[in-house]
Amino acid sequence: MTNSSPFVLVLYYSRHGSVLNLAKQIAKGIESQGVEAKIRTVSDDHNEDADYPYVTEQELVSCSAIALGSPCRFGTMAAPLKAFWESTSINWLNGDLIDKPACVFTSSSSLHGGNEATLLSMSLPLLHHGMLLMGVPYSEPELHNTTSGGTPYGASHVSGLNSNNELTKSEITICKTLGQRLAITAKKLSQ
Ligand SMILES: Cc1cc2nc3c(=O)[nH]c(=O)nc-3n(C[C@H](O)[C@H](O)[C@H](O)COP(=O)(O)O)c2cc1C
Repeated sequence: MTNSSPFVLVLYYSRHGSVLNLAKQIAKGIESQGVEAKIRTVSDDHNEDADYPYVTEQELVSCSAIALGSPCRFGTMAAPLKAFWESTSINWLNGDLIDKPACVFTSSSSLHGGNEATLLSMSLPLLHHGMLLMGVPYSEPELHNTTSGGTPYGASHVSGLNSNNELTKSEITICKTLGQRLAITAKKLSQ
């Protein structure tokens, strides 16, 4: 881990904007702790005009921590993000991500449509890379209160059939708590 200009990478893929909305809230949580959040995405056939730049290998290697976000696609992460991780063999061989903290977030159209399964499966490549997976502790009251997204495995949103539900207060709070926790941990580990 580098000590120069520490930053947290918020790496997302989003087709209709819900995961991007979560990424922005997580970034707010990170930046509330005085740590820079770099929001980045990955390429696919549909997002040449993406809201944020594509992640570079240099950013992957030099970040202090990663928050990884994907839509739920049949209970697992979207193919462009999976393809991205399959392009990181050299970083796995080099151990570039070992001991960096990480967390995951997702959006699904339905409440029980596989968001927890997506979060857990998104964790797998991060664990293979030797990262330190972080969730949301139940000291966050919104985990008890939420009637939409938000899980101990990571932040989430229920977007509805037409992907037009706004983030709820609970979902936003859980995003910020997760971002804060990631930034605080990254800072402690870089001391
Ligand atoms: C191919 C495909 C598979 C999907 N699979 C699921 C699913 O298993 N469960 C679910 O609740 N929603 C599923 N969805 C809906 C998306 O997860 C949902 O619309 C999500 O909020 C999209 O995020 P985005 O707005 O960031 O693109 C699927 C969407 C697509 C296109």
